[in-house]
Amino acid sequence: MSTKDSIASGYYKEPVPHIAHDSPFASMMERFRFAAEILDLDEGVFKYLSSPEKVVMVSIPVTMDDGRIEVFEGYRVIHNSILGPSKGGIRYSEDVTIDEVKALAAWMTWKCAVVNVPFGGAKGGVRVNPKNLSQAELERLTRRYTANMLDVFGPDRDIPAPDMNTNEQVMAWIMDTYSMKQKKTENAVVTGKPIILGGSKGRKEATGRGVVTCTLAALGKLRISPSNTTVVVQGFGNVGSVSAQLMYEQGAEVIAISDISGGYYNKNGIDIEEAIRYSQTHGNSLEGFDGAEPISNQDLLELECDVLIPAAKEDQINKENASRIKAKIIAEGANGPVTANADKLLEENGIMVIPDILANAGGVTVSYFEWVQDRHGYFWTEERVNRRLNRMMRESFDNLFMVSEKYSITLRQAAYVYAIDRVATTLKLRGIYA
Ligand SMILES: NC(=O)C1=CN([C@@H]2O[C@H](COP(=O)(O)OP(=O)(O)OC[C@H]3O[C@@H](n4cnc5c(N)ncnc54)[C@H](O)[C@@H]3O)[C@@H](O)[C@H]2O)C=CC1
Ligand SMILES: O=C(O)CCC(=O)C(=O)O
Repeated sequence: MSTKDSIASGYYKEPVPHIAHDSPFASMMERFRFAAEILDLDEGVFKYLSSPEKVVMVSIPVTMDDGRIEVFEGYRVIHNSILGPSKGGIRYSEDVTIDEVKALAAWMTWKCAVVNVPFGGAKGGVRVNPKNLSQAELERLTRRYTANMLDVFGPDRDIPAPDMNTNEQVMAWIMDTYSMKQKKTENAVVTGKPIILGGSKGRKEATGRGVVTCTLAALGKLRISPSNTTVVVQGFGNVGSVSAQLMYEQGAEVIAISDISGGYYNKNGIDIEEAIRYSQTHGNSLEGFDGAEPISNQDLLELECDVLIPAAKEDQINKENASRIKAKIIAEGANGPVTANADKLLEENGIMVIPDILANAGGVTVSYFEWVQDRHGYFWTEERVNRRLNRMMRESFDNLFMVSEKYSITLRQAAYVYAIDRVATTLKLRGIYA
């Protein structure tokens, strides 16, 4: 089919069956379709990349501390492994759904391609609120989820990492369970591990560090000095707190932060070191933090500021509130914080959006460094990790900025065009679809 015929036939526009409208997966597909059209992507390749390679759903029985058996549902979705072993975090959340995990897995494929990391894309999820579990119950849940995924995970197959509500300890249990079955230590099966178990220096801070590298590059393009910048951060976990801290260290005024307990606003700037100390000593929560006034999460997103960093969850900026966003730059620390139908409104208002698949790619970049170090059995200094991370993030930003200027498209569209071209070219060379 010729280019014109295929576009005219509208195959890019055909709705994907069984996908909820306005969901993270729908947003991902909308942007994928746009890039496919620009690239004149082969119809077969478009169809192939529209669906995950593998979807695994498991039931996870856990003996609770009181002797009852509870059963949780767990997922792992491999979107695509054409660029290399699949890679992506695991989130523990009561409302995680298979559609959400499918979107997150596809975003991992595009993200790895954007930063030229030789991995495919995957994501995992367990429907659980970890705050309702004791540490022992959490360990049993994690080990049983891992045992059910032994045929999926592997240092050459599929390599998990932390995401929302999972951390170094969870990664350590996954590594140990996998290693027991292999009868040898396999530390390269997960990344984001404790350093003593083969984790990489700098991985914990890597996602926030990458967000800030991109933000500084974007501020440079707008000729705004970081020390003249006001910043708002939604979400104060791994990504949000590190992004806030590093912007604060650049001399920026962080005027609002938030977490699940609510928002905190101080027009004169919040002492971020104090906020981090407070959260760490209050069960990772800002509840009761008195260095700022309370503000709703909705109002926080709509504050006048230079940089808005949504670093919590999907769909926070959508067609309802997009036209009220006043930031000059949105740096997407979270995956999918802006819906596809908000993209146009933000563009019309001249807001520069640094898309998730670029802005938060620092995490998977240092995960790649961790995997390389584990496989060599030779570990890098933090200075080396950070230097290489900054260089890769800066090169990726500059590269996408160039693509966006070349085609007169947004940075997000440029990121999809670049990533999908890279995956499709690899596919063509490997000839899998032939
Ligand atoms: N941890 C990592 O290396 C990476 C994480 N991400 C993405 O970044 C986002 C955050 O992940 P993490 O920081 O790892 O998770 P986390 O679990 O450490 O922190 C999440 C934060 O968001 C807050 N939050 C949750 N719901 C909220 C709401 N409705 N309003 C305001 N705050 C809310 C929580 O209270 C917490 O402060 C997720 O979208 C994740 O997929 C992306 C790339 C890598
Ligand atoms: O570090 C990784 O492997 C993946 C992190 C992740 O889940 C993400 O970038 O969304």
